[in-house]
Amino acid sequence: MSVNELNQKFAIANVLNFVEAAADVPVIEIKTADASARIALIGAQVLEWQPAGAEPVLWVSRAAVYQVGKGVRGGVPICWPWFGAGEAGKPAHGFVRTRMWQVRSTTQTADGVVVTLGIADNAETRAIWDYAFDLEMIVTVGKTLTMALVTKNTGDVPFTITDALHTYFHIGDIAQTIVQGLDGTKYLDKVLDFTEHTQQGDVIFSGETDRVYVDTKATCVINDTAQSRGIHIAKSGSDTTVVWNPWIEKEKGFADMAAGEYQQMVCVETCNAADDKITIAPKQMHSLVAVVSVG
Ligand SMILES: O=P(O)(O)OC[C@H]1O[C@@H](O)[C@H](O)[C@@H](O)[C@@H]1O
Repeated sequence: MSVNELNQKFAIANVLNFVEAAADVPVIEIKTADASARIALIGAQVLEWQPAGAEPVLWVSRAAVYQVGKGVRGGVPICWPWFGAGEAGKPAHGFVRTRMWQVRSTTQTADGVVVTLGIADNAETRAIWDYAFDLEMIVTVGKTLTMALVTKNTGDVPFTITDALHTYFHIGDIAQTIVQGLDGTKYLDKVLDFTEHTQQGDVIFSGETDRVYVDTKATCVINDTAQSRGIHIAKSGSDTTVVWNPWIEKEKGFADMAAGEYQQMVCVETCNAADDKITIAPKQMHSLVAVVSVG
């Protein structure tokens, strides 16, 4: 659908409309008294959420590329039906973050503006992952940001997934940032060959950090000291939290990150990953939910 057609069908006067981030890349723009937000139809990727009077909460690289077939560096990429590398020859973090999703509905409720985007299997997805599915991303933009990724098994056989709301947060200075909520939690350290460790105290950052915290349903708080705020991430349907910052050397390897940007971002990802796999029986569903607020 063109941006014009999308606006005719789904715009909400003075609240929600569609623009093009690049040729054939529609983005939803939302503005209410409570918050503003942007959501790309590629990947159903939330790019921005800014509560009224606050600094932007999500981070997107200045060098991000908006193109079907590529992931946008920042916001909330959706990793599905696997988190991480996946099988040889298959795309990292799955195949839905780089594809175009359909708009299913846009409404305004007491909690905020609710956008539902969807994607289902087709011949292309079957060639990569041979299952019938329907996936919805339900985003509620209000004083809080709620993101629900709902997986439905529409086929006749069970399937097993891992998944993530791979959220990039905007922070003032990584060296003054801590992540609370994971004290005592076991994690696999990707920087140290996936060895297992136990978090002692808060997570602090002084180099490349890439950790898969397991068996945790905890709410995390990013203490963004440089901007005098706490970003709270509550979750459900998730037993894994990933904390990631590429730091100096890894950042250089990303064409879609500008030099030094690692200092203003941290990923705290709401996931099911590693051994935390979700098996969904035919006609059943699973919801992965993250609720973000600023305090
Ligand atoms: O470059 P990508 O595929 O978007 O992945 C970014 C990062 O995503 C994180 O979730 C992983 O833990 C990292 O290992 C990875 O580098």
